[in-house]
Amino acid sequence: MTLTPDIAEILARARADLRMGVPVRLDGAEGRVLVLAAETASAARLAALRAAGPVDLVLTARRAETLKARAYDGDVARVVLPGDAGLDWVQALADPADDLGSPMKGPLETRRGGDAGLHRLAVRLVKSARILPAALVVPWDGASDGLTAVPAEAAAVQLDAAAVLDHVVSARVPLRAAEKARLHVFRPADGSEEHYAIEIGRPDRAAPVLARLHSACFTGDLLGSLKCDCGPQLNAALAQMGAEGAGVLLYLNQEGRGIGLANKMRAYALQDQGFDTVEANHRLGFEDDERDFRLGAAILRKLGFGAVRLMTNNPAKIAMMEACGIAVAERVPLKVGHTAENAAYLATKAAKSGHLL
Ligand SMILES: Nc1nc2c(ncn2[C@@H]2O[C@H](COP(=O)(O)OP(=O)(O)OP(=O)(O)O)[C@@H](O)[C@H]2O)c(=O)[nH]1
Ligand SMILES: [Zn+2]
Repeated sequence: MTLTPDIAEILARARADLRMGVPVRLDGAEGRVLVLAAETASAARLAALRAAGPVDLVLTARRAETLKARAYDGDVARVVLPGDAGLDWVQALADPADDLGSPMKGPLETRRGGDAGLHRLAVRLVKSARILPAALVVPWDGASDGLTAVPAEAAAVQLDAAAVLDHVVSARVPLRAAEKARLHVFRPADGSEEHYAIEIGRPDRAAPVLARLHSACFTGDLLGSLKCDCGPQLNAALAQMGAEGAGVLLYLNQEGRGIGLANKMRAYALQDQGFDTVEANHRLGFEDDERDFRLGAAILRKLGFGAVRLMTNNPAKIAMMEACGIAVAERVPLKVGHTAENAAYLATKAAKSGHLL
């Protein structure tokens, strides 16, 4: 019936459960499993999970590589939980913070063969909750006990789907950089964070608009962190739009290239141990860049823009806009905010992520 939650709503509930340390159930064609996020698991819940059957700690292949565990399942690895492993062991495998302090975690036994579909889905779901991408998984044929039950096949499709966005409200916000400015708020139907568009002037919809896709950076945008160039880029983009009298800046809530602020701070802690920005993401179990730029394209389209003069140094953003049907008529370089503190970070982005310096 129509009052029943749909798959996007079920997934939003599941994410909230996992962030709070509550298990969720995945219902696949071949069977059912219980999933508990490694980061938020309590000792009591881990014990209850163990009582249900053999528990696997599912890690991304990125994390497994750091731990020297064999990943037989492509992008994930199912690590067998040893009989004496407690919460400390689980968290040490999930969280790289102490990798250097206590490097010997192994040898780790990983499963090979059998179907890892639900395990892969479990990690994707935990990752989408923006906590550490590591999941405790156990086969389960008991009652649901009030747990959120997620139909696996529909969930996999939904996790791949582009966000559906609702325009919520627009209002005038005069800015230092441009008096004629409006802020538009967009809300994803999947319950995730809202995103904003700042429209400067009244850009011609028939011509390429000066545009910036800015990803949230709490440390750079608000605190004036010297570790990145985000704050100066944000201000310079608005200033140029103000000077030209027209433009659109999307403020996408994809903090930390899509891994969330807590994980970005974990990455910063690893950078203080000597790893670069890409290595830090990998050690945490993430890809270099977990952002979904279909979001930006969808917002531009909703505002009536089909072509942009894109302010960026990141060729991947251009390629992704083009792939999403937004024509990039021109790349407008945005080189500001270089400091001694962020020189190595920007050099890594140039060397490993193809940024144009
Ligand atoms: N994971 C991670 N994220 C970071 C780090 N430093 C900055 N960020 C995030 O990186 C993103 C930077 O976004 P952008 O400036 O839009 O992206 P960009 O890919 O560098 O491209 P352009 O600035 O357009 O050239 C923000 O979400 C920051 O929070 C880091 O060391 N690790
Ligand atoms: Zn930043």
